[in-house]
Amino acid sequence: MMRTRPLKVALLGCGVVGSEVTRIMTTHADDLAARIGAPVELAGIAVRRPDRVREGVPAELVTTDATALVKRGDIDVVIEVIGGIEPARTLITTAFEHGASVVSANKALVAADGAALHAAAEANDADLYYEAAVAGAIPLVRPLRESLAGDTVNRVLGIVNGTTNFILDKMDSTGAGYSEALDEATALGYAEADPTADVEGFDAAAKAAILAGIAFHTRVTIDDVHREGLTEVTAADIASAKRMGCTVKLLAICERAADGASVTARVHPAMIPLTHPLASVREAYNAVFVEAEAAGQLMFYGPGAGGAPTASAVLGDLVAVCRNKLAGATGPGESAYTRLPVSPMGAVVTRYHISLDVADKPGVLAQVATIFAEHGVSIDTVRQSGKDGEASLVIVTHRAADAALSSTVGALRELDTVRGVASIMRVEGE
Ligand SMILES: NC(=O)C1=CN([C@@H]2O[C@H](COP(=O)(O)OP(=O)(O)OC[C@H]3O[C@@H](n4cnc5c(N)ncnc54)[C@H](O)[C@@H]3O)[C@@H](O)[C@H]2O)C=CC1
Ligand SMILES: N[C@@H](CC=O)C(=O)O
Ligand code: NA
Repeated sequence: MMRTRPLKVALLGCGVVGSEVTRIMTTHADDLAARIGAPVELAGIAVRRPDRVREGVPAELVTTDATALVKRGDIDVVIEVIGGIEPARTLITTAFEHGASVVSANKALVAADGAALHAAAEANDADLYYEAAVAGAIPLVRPLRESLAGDTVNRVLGIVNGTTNFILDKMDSTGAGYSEALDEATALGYAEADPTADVEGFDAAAKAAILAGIAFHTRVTIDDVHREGLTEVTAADIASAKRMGCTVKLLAICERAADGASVTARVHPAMIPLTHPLASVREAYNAVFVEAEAAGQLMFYGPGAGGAPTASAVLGDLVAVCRNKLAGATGPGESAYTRLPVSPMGAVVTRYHISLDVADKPGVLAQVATIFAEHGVSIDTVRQSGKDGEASLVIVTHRAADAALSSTVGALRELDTVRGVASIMRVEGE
């Protein structure tokens, strides 16, 4: 039976995501009410710039005082789509203290301080839901938290940043320049307020931390995630990947160690074969593989960024949280009982593509091969091309520990015959 008294919702932030949340809440009010079992009413919208024209946003609901809004006491659910650490963190905590549950899209905050936020929610018998924070519209947080809660997840690997995937795709398929592609991604609402978060890998690292924490039932913060962004990827890397039948993607990879006693989480550009399903993920789409003991391999795919797709995930959480409210219950909280340590990048084992500029004279190849052997890194393939006494060596290794590869490269740099290390890129997906 439908309850007539509405559930009251406060919206914090009315930018790319917030404006779409408002639109869907307004245009689909009847359906949302039917699915929840009570009407949901937008009771206030906190914005930073009140004079901005916002189509479809009732002017009487707009306020610049977000703190007063979350302190009202009659708000059932706060939707936080401001972004950043502060004031979002204080507003969310204050919302819990005043009886509201929270839906957030804020991966930066959850990855930095998720444990404290979950504790604050629990202390106040409230929900904290954040499906939109990871891979936009793609259901990933809820499947990991709920559907796979009875299985053992060993690996999560995928593309979790729409902006960088859009840039790489445009550079690869249309030959667009880096800045031009980034400007387009920003105009389409994919990039963060400061796109450095996207291109330097902070956004993907935040998502990797959240995924690793939920998948392995432990605590992982953004500081635990090894992070390399897109800015070091050169046109030569992309061309070299093409020659190998590969493409370059920015990947997030979270793994449980073979002995199950630790985990790793990393974000970096990697070469993947064109035959791998991730190679065909275009534009701002995301795709994530989850490998679980009983389930086997699952693939999640869909729009990873943009106002409407992200609002879809926010609205899904809103419906869930409202249903919990009506039932007088809360959904699953933080599950971090394993307390598995996060190992450093040096412990990660993978393959590498290394491009060296060397002197083109007898014995150089043997010298280079010896350095690899001395550090326990086995070579899979070598390609040499050169002229006028200089040569380029492209080496692909078998699987080796990252620490072993780093010391190999350190030793190679010491050789007089190695003029420079043009690029080092990990090779995944084989
Ligand atoms: N745009 C996207 O594709 C996605 C965004 N997200 C996350 O959603 C959140 C919002 O992102 P966007 O809407 O893209 O950003 P945005 O920059 O378009 O919107 C944020 C809005 O919050 C407002 N704001 C800032 N401080 C405020 C305050 N103290 N009080 C009231 N309003 C304030 C800003 O003026 C801005 O209009 C971020 O956490 C972002 O990481 C998550 C998934 C996808
Ligand atoms: N800036 C992010 C938005 C979604 O999380 C991205 O590009 O993926
Ligand atoms: Na999602």
